[in-house]
Amino acid sequence: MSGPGGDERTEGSSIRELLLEQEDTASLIRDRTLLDPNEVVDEDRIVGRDAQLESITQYLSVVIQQERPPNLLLYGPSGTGKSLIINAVCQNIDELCESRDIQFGVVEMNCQNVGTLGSAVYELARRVADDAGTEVQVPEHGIPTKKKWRELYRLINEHYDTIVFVLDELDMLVGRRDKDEPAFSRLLYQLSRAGSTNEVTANVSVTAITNDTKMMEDVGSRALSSFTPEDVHFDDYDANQLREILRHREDAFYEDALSNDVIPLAAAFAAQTHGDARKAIDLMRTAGSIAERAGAEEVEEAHVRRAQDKVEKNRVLEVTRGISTQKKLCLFATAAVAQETGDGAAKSPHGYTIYQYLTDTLDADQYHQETYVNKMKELTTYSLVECERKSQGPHSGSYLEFTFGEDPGTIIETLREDSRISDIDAGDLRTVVNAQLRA
Ligand SMILES: Nc1ncnc2c1ncn2[C@@H]1O[C@H](COP(=O)(O)OP(=O)(O)OP(=O)(O)O)[C@@H](O)[C@H]1O
Repeated sequence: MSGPGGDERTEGSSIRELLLEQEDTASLIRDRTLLDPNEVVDEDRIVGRDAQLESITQYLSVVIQQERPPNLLLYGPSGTGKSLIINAVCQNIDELCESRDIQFGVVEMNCQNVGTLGSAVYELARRVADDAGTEVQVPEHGIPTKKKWRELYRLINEHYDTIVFVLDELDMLVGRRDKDEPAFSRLLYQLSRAGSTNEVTANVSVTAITNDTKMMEDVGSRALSSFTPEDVHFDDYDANQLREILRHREDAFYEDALSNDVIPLAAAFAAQTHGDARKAIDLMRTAGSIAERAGAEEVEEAHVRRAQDKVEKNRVLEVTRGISTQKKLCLFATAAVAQETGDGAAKSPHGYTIYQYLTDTLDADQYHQETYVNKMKELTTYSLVECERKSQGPHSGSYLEFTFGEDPGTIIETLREDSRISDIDAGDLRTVVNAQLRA
């Protein structure tokens, strides 16, 4: 039997012995919570976000005077500290409120897996009830959304003076396609006007978090006039900032357990994918675990390189596991082009030609170029690939350029795990792509 590190299980050893053996090898990482992306770390470990910390603190400070705080819109790429900063500020406010007997609550929800407006409202009610230590008094299914709203308002009125809803990845709450207005826009409308109607007596504030800078363009006019958030922008981190963030968590490892090049290399890898601190921290943790399993005395550069392969592959797997075969084919075709261009970028007409080649070879349905482009655009929300419109010159129209943050080779390798796609011959594909690029 092969262990997670690929080690052979010693013949005859019991599970208990194996567990104890694992404990013995866990000798490099001292405090795993410091390498857990969901942990809100202490303030003194937060690096390079002074401006955002200051503005959010100022905006929300009115809670202590029992006034309604403004709505906020935090936007920027993933892993740039949006959740960390809002949580750190809210934690401090919460402590102050407790000492002043103000009933303050923060209710977070990630909207990625919430299907409709009705489920979003129910989920918020459930979380509010949880936070207040009580229960929702309406059923989850079979009642109109209006009744769920009423229950949410009841819970808020009974338990809070001020409540802040933190809605992460809000733009993912699209809801039913037959509605003119996306579900997140309707949710924003209702939540942000709740405070100004008689239905809610508490101060309600909404913090929307998104990676999509264009989200506000899809917010309907009704919602726009009641939501009016204060914007706080989160830029990418550069390699220097990522290095500092990692240095402030060095004590997650035992003394002398990290060789000198580990932090700079993990920071450099993460800086390549739009400066994502989550990825930098993930790389440190994974490199540490790989080194522990190998029985190494310290984490070294080679462990970070292996971690980089693993983390990239996991990320691609996470995104590609849930997407349709057609989307996989679009992504596969575009990655195959980007791999050959050498700069990680592919032009949409090239990608589409390769998509046609793939669908012909596999005898799969073939969509028009517009659908291919739309499917690729949808994939940009996962930040695997970015898309930019480019002009070919004054008379030749424009095309979209897709750029991969990760190595396109990793995407290709991962997608090949799909049994249909694995039938594509790598040599033939490369020849077709290169012929296309030369044409
Ligand atoms: N400035 C920082 N200092 C220290 N740690 C940071 C900083 N920014 C981010 N991190 C860490 O990086 C990880 C990701 O951060 P966070 O969850 O706040 O990102 P995000 O911008 O909300 O991402 P997403 O949009 O994907 O939700 C967390 O572990 C967080 O603690």
